[in-house]
Amino acid sequence: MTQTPNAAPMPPHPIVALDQVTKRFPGVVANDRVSFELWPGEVHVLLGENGAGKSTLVGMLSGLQLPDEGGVLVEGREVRIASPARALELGIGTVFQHSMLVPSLSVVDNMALGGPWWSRPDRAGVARRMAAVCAEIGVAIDPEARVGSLSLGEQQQVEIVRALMRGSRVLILDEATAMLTPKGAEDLGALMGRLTRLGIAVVFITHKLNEALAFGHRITVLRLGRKVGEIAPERLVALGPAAATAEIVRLMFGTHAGTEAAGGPPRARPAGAPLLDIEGLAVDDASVPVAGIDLSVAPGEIVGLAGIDGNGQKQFAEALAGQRRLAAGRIRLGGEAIERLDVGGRRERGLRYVTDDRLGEGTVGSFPISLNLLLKQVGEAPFWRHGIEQPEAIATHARRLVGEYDVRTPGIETAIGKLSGGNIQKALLARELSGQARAVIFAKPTYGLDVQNIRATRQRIREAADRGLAVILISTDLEEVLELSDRVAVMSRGRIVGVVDNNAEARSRVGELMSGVTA
Ligand SMILES: Nc1ncnc2c1ncn2[C@@H]1O[C@H](COP(=O)(O)OP(=O)(O)OP(=O)(O)O)[C@@H](O)[C@H]1O
Repeated sequence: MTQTPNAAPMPPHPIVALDQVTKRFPGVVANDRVSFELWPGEVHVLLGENGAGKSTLVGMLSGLQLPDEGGVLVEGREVRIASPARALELGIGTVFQHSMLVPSLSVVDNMALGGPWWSRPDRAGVARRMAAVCAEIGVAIDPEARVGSLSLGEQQQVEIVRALMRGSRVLILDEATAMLTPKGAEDLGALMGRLTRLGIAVVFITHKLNEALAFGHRITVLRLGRKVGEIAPERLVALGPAAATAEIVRLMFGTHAGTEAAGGPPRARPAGAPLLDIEGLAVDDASVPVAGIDLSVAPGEIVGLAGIDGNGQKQFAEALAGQRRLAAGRIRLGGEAIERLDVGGRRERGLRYVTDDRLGEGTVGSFPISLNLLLKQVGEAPFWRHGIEQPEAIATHARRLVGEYDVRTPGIETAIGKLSGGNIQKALLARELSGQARAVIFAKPTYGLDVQNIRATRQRIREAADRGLAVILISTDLEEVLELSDRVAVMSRGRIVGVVDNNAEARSRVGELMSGVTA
């Protein structure tokens, strides 16, 4: 149910506002002339895909970022929020997705931390003020409980109480429900409702449309750094949930110029018996258990795996590659069961994995490029014989791949960690796509790359499919998934919630699946 805004006389100015702010990072405009207003007593929801610019935008309110251009206003006055401490002085408190509390301390001791020593009140005083705030906003927290023993939802309540005790009139909740159980999220929604009735203003970032509609009074949608729409409270109420959902999905995922050019001619949809066949795959994982994954990929087919980051994509990819134990399921490559093989065994059969963790898991930064290109074949002929390295064979192999994959490097003996991200990715692609590759999993292959390297990497993915490889493309960038894939599977909360052909309706259908509108 959409909330009705709290009826109170409208003040002359928003409590905080951003006026045409622009924030650039190398290679990306994270916020492009975005304006944003927050009024007392409202929950203003920020929606947008991964990378749309939500965190950057609120970072300018919480003192983590300064805008390159544009103004930040508190109650109509222009301010400069250069630190989180300054934000707090101005009455703006932020609750991050990951708790900033000290788990080994009690709640009340956490509350007493932080202020300057001369103004630090006595413990009993802190406990009294905490009790008063808790009573006012209707939460029950044991002040003597150790923070580490509280649920994540309770820890968030502690953070909210702490922000209010420091005088916050604005609360920023950045993906606050991402780690919560459905019940925890519901409780947080109810708490937001009570806060707004006290005149507090809340900025709430979420990926979940149902939460946006249930808890929000006003909704702003960002896309690729731009504000693409705002639905004001009266309009939100007038639209009702179904029409509001349709409008938001259109704003978040609707067609936009510039994608057609990148794709090139559509490829003929590959058919045939699956080359890679996954059945009932499950992975035990404390944060996102993955279960019941069925997916088959034909030779030459690209299946995109779309979804908001952190919905089990990584666990799935690692289990497929052999880096994590399967709790259940079968994996067949060319008809052969490979789920019992280790990483090396699967690789030998032709299953490859291009990790998104290029520097951590993908390469050894201090090792030369030549060895990094053989990292998964150490000890194997012809590069090692009877345990002895064969420098000539290793060098020839490296020179060939560096040339073929256009890795820009002073030489094959250069430590790979010295290369740019784009060139490290080229080396990884060279390693994984060369030799007897038959199926390949790409995890966020263009993440963090510049435009030129993004284009080059996408071209490699297309070429791999054109050579007949079965491709799984994991990406949080829906444009990328739609540009490259033949079919798109959507992952949410550790499950595949739908698989659609990449046709004209795919964008909105995938958008709906990603935002949990349809199960
Ligand atoms: N400190 C930084 N340095 C370089 N680039 C950055 C930095 N912070 C953000 N970006 C880039 O700015 C863009 C917007 O990122 P931002 O984190 O604001 O998006 P978001 O909508 O919050 O995404 P998510 O839902 O994934 O948190 C992205 O392309 C991101 O890679």
